[in-house]
Amino acid sequence: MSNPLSRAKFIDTKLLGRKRTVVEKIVSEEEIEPLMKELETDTTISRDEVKHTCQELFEKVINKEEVVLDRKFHRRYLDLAFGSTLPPQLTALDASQPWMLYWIANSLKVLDPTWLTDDIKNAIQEKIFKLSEVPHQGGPFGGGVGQLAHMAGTYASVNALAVCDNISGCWDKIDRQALYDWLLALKQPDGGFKTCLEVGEADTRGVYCALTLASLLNILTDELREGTVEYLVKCQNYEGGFGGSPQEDEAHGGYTFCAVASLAILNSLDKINLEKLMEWCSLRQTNEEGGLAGRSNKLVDGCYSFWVGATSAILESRGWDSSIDKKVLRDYILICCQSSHEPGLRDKPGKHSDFYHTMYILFGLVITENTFKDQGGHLCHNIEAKLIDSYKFIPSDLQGINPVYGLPIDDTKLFMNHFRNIDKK
Ligand SMILES: CC(C)=CCC/C(C)=C/CC/C(C)=C/COP(=O)(O)OP(=O)(O)O
Ligand SMILES: [Zn+2]
Repeated sequence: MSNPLSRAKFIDTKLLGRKRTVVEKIVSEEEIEPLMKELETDTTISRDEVKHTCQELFEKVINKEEVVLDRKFHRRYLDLAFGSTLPPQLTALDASQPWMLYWIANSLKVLDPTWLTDDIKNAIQEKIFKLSEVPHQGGPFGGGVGQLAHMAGTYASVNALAVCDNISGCWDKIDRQALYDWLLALKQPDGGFKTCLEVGEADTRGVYCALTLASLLNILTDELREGTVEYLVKCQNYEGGFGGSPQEDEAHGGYTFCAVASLAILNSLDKINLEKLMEWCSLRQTNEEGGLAGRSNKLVDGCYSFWVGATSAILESRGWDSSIDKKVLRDYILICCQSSHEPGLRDKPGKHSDFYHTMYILFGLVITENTFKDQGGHLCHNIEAKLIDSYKFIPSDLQGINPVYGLPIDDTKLFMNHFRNIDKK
């Protein structure tokens, strides 16, 4: 038998150490293109176009710190809605009439509270009460006159009334008992909520609408809360975000917001995997455009500045760091969602502005310019926003917003306190 040490010299150290030489090679576009083609889909093609257009817009800007929100220009777009007949393509929003009122009134309020005039507030409240189904008069509300009462229509109606400062005593015309009975009827054995009686689907949107309505109107009871935290916890999936329903869905910005805001109202954010959620939020921001997408491998869209941005702001209000780069998102909003040719705000370059995107992007913009802190107290009514001074920008001079309720801070407090004070008497 030979000495082990003398055998050692025959051992191939290259094999043991896997010390293979690194081959460096510059790959030409022609060589890589077929590989990329294999992975190409309609979405990757559109994404490339968006990246390219955003890049062009960024290159035109000399100093990003000087870009501003053209507040008066956007007001023109919002005022137009009340002053003239809407174009025929908006008939698609026939079942979203309270939503339009909420988007427009809320946008005006966040831009400048005086821009939502008493005349407009009165017209809004008159219209909203026409949306309540006979025999009810004070809600629940449908999406249009004579339409079935619906969770989303009722959420939008009550939120639209919330920014109307109790004009003509409209807050007292809301039938809280009828709303409470209706919410209980929509409650599901698994803790979720259906969106309307008989035919409605159940997902985190139903939960969010039910919980915001009940907490705003001071009718949130243990009976309404029962099983809902467990329902929501099951909606967080392996990605870290939330799907619409328990254990089924792909994580999506809209459903994630609904779940996280609901958990904040239920004071149960500690029941979910917060680190995975923050990672998921952070991954929604793209490097090139700086905007947020709603789910993996999809395109940026300005409205996720709220759905994902507010999710991050809610966590921030409870002491966590921001999951998104606010400065970069602000650049996307002001440079890519705003156009000097068309008032209002848009999803992305190449799209037209609309009321939905105008409101959610304005709210997203507030998120990028502020830090959030929940000062404690009743439910989530006491979240404060503080202007950031650590990066340079010209502030957009917008009202602070409550990221849980999607309403200006002052309106949230006034509305919630109104009902709490009545109930204290
Ligand atoms: C209060 C309430 C009812 C909230 C609703 C929250 C919610 C579900 C928002 C999502 C809205 C949205 C942009 C969907 C687009 O999905 P898509 O598949 O067309 O777009 P994507 O490609 O960006 O995912
Ligand atoms: Zn959108």
